[in-house]
Amino acid sequence: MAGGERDLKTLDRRLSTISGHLLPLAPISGRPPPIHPSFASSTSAGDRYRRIHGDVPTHEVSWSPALDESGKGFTDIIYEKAVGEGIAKITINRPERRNAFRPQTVKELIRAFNDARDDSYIGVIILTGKGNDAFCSGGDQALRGSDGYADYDGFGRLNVLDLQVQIRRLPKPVIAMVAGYAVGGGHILHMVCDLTIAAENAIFGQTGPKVGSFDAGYGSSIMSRLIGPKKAREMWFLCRFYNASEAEKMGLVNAVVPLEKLEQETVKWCREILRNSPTAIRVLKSSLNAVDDGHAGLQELGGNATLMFYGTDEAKEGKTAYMEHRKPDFSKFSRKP
Ligand SMILES: CC(C)(COP(=O)(O)OP(=O)(O)OC[C@H]1O[C@@H](n2cnc3c(N)ncnc32)[C@H](O)[C@@H]1OP(=O)(O)O)[C@@H](O)C(=O)NCCC(=O)NCCSC(=O)CCC(=O)c1ccccc1C(=O)O
Repeated sequence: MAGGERDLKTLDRRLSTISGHLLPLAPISGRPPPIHPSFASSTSAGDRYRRIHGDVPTHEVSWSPALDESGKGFTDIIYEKAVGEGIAKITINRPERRNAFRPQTVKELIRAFNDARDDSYIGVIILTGKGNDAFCSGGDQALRGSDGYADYDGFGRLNVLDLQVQIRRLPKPVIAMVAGYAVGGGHILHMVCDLTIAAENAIFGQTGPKVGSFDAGYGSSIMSRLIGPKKAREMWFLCRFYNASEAEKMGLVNAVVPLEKLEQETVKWCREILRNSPTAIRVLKSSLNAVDDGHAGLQELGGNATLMFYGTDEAKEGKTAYMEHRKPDFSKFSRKP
């Protein structure tokens, strides 16, 4: 091949690679038509990844009821796993209270998240609310006492804070799938999730100062990181509600889709994540949190380093030598630059 021809082919290949990362301006024959940004696929146009992997499947998901190791059922949530796919779905099931949570709800959420974490087949977890009216309206105000929220045992609790920490540290992506209201403590739950897909009817806001409450923890710090300190002050001080498109502009949500497409689109995002390296996703979640999470963030990231190190011959040599009562021979392992 002549030098000029080779150069032209190289240029053509590079241009098509670059164009694969851009939304096309107009339909190009033989290529997919432009896609609305909310539905944009990461594998746009005809790049190599798309040629090899094809489109992200959009077939209907089939959910099967799930239990945790206790075998006990759930009253306040619905816990399901997708048949044949690594997706778990946890649904707050108190639609008559706009999916407000009580201590029992939170206990069940914690059990389900623990199970999804421990199930090595599960790679992504969806958190949502039953029905189209609300994702979650926060703590159940009818059960609020002077020491937190109390239900069956009469003890006041703020156990939703444990749930927030659990979601933050869970080494798998958690996606909030929001239809209707995500307000008060419900708004904080969606912010703690790694991604949020919102239906067009979604409404976001804090109500704490209206009802004599506030979240001075993640509910303030994560919000400030997400939307910036001024907007976070606005959201907390004024307690206004924001619609889905305002929330998208503020950086509170990743995508807004028609209500009837909410689950289909959320599952598509899950499937797209599930195509990727689970270890890369795991380490990225902890590294994206690490700088904000101080010692806890470093511990999570450091735990991932140890986890990966245990799989190496170098680490195995140390353990084997100990078990065989001999000196380890680390001389064969290079000290990399
Ligand atoms: C969500 C609304 C805006 C929906 O309005 P609308 O569609 O008109 O429905 P309603 O008729 O108002 O509601 C239907 C029905 O549901 C009941 N309900 C709704 N939300 C709650 C709730 N949070 N608690 C109890 N009950 C609720 C409502 O009373 C109706 O029932 P009826 O029998 O017909 O009366 C609107 O409902 C609304 O504004 N809801 C209240 C939102 C709110 O203020 N939430 C509490 C915020 S405070 C909080 O969540 C703290 C939580 C917490 O535990 C915490 C504590 C400390 C630190 C951190 C946290 C944390 O992060 O969570």
